[in-house]
Amino acid sequence: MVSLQFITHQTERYSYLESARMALEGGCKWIQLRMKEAPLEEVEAVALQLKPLCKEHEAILVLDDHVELARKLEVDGVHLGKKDMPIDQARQILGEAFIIGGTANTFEDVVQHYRAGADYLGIGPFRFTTTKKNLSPVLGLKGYSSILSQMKEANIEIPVVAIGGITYEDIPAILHTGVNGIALSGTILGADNPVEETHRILNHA
Ligand SMILES: Cc1ncc(COP(=O)(O)OP(=O)(O)O)c(N)n1
Ligand SMILES: Cc1ncsc1CCOP(=O)(O)O
Ligand SMILES: [Mg+2]
Repeated sequence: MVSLQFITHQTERYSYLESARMALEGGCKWIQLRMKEAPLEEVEAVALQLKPLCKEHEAILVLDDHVELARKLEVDGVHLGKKDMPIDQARQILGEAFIIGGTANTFEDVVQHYRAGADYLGIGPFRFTTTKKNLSPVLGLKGYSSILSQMKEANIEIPVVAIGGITYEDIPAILHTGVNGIALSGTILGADNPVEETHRILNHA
């Protein structure tokens, strides 16, 4: 089964919570609650509803950006980018029991997050996507191959998920570069049936 992290997004059709619920119903075991620009109280309200849902589906729940809220709500972890709290500082607050993911766009980012004690890396973007503003340069397959071979040479072992504009058709080639999993949002939420699309992606041959 493909290792899949679903990233929530609000669309004209679905709320953040509905988006996560559909991914869970499709079998996804790893949800990132990402509510860009939403006030903290709103993130907290959705997280409080999502936490028991994830538990019911035996899925991991990580929050995008919000370290203190992750600690307060005792979710499973956080995902942090370059403009967020540094990973070593988040580790001091959260301790070892929480999962901390970091965003990397270059091998240098990988080294920095690895040394800071990240548990996994979201490397991207694979291609252009409208789900995130101010995107870093797209990596394409060559970008992943290059970063992963540099990681191998440097003996850096840490799980990697690819992210950014990924669709069902991209999955075999992306996994072939050596990444461990994928993080998706738009391709699931844009499908006619997001529950079935999640299931189809997870069971990709
Ligand atoms: C799995 C994963 N990878 C990368 C990101 C991007 O995080 P960040 O750079 O902090 O950007 P925002 O998501 O906060 O806009 C991610 N969220 N998840
Ligand atoms: C959060 C994030 N970080 C880099 S690309 C991206 C968005 C991923 O969503 P999509 O799968 O819709 O491109
Ligand atoms: Mg962030």
